[in-house]
Amino acid sequence: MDALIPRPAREVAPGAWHVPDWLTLDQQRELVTACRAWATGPVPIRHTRLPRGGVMSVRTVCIGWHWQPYRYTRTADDVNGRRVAEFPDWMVELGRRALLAAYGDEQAAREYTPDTALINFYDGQARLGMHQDKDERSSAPVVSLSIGDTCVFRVGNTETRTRPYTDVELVSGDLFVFGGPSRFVHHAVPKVHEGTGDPATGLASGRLNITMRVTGLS
Ligand SMILES: O=C(O)CCC(=O)C(=O)O
Ligand SMILES: [Fe+2]
Repeated sequence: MDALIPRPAREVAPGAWHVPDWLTLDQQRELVTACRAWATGPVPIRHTRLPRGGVMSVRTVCIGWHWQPYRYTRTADDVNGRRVAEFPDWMVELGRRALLAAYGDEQAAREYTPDTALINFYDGQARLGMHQDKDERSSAPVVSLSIGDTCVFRVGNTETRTRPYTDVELVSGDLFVFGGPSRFVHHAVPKVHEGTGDPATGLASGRLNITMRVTGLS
């Protein structure tokens, strides 16, 4: 993105904040390194299989809890049966700082304790259809970090999978938080602009997205 054009933080919908350029290049590099390690195991990154036989075009690896349509478990029974990697304390801290950056509410940030992250990798024509994140038993916000290729992130409404929606460009380093009245909005990634990422992040191509959540499970 052209550094000369400022992209101010913006509340796209009530409780849904886009904070551009939130991660430094060093932080992006560190996240890429961590995600690359998680992608190899204990549960390798894979295309999630859907109950009706389809497969998702994105590849996903989870930490803390394993997500498969449509529940969370500690072990990845649809992959290799192994327990997923621990959700590290440094990522809890990162999630808290993200919440503070989005909402400016110190108490909410202190109390935010994400316990799972879905790490999505988009390459080629990968995209993500309209859906809600609703397998969590908590209405705590979702923190989303983007690295690599720029994408179109579609922020819809809580009622339908259709309009009204707002399309936001998520660029490498951007933070997006959806909570409060927007916690259960439908959202999607209809387009990734291939080749727009900076290889200095450590990602030679494609787009990496990390969503931290609170499962509400124990
Ligand atoms: O890739 C993104 O920006 C969104 C990912 C997402 O919505 C999800 O993993 O549920
Ligand atoms: Fe989602």
